Amino acid sequence: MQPAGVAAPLKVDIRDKTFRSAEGVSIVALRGLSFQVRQGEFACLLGPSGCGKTTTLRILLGLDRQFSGSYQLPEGGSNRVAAVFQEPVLLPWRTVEQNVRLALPARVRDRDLDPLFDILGLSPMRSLYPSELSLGLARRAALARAFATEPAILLLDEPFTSLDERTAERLRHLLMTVWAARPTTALMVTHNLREALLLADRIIVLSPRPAQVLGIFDVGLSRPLRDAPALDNLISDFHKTFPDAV
Ligand SMILES: Nc1ncnc2c1ncn2[C@@H]1O[C@H](COP(=O)(O)OP(=O)(O)OP(=O)(O)O)[C@@H](O)[C@H]1O
Repeated sequence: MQPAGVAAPLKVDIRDKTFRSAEGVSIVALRGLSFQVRQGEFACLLGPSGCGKTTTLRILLGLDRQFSGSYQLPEGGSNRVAAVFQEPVLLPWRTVEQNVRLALPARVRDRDLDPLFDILGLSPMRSLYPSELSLGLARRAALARAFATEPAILLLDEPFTSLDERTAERLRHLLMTVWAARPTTALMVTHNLREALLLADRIIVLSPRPAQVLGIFDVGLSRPLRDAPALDNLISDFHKTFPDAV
């Protein structure tokens, strides 16, 4: 039971998630994975490739119910969970604006989206179709769709992979701008330490598979101060704290 006025955090306590192949081979993806994300916090799940990060997000999205343990999503918002995946998954026969509006509950579908499109630099692209967008613009449209729903929690799965570094960096800054304007509890999966240090309040550091929490790295530096030299220092602090991590 939460005290009145205190919003519930995201609570994750997955005891076991095992995949079984048709040949009967077992792959233990998660074992004893336990962490929390505070309300309004931007957290990153950082771990090596194949450790079970996407599996964790799929469980939180309700896409995989074959696990033991439990989780509790934060309350509130017009839509409890929004997700941004590696692939933007836009409907090809709908414009950018229609893609965003279709994600909204019917009663708020005509909501004013001008500020959101503006902040993401998408205003001139509202009537374009996904096939007319670069990958970077399609990712921006996916971010617009996620934030438009004003979710109680935003889950992001490596949303900047397969972009050139310049585009990825621009999108990271756009994500931070839109998140600062609409603070949302967010959990982002990444195996990119620098990206996690740039974006997160706290980093949940995972072991190799089966994923368990090795520890929490509190970034503790306000975002405007996270320039290149500061990030280099943070990377070195991180490696001192977690010499065996990513
Ligand atoms: N449907 C499945 N059937 C069998 N094994 C699976 C399945 N999905 C994932 N796995 C295995 O579970 C483990 C965790 O996979 P997952 O995709 O969660 O890792 P990840 O940390 O997100 O990796 P990456 O950073 O490379 O995306 C891997 O060994 C993967 O091969």
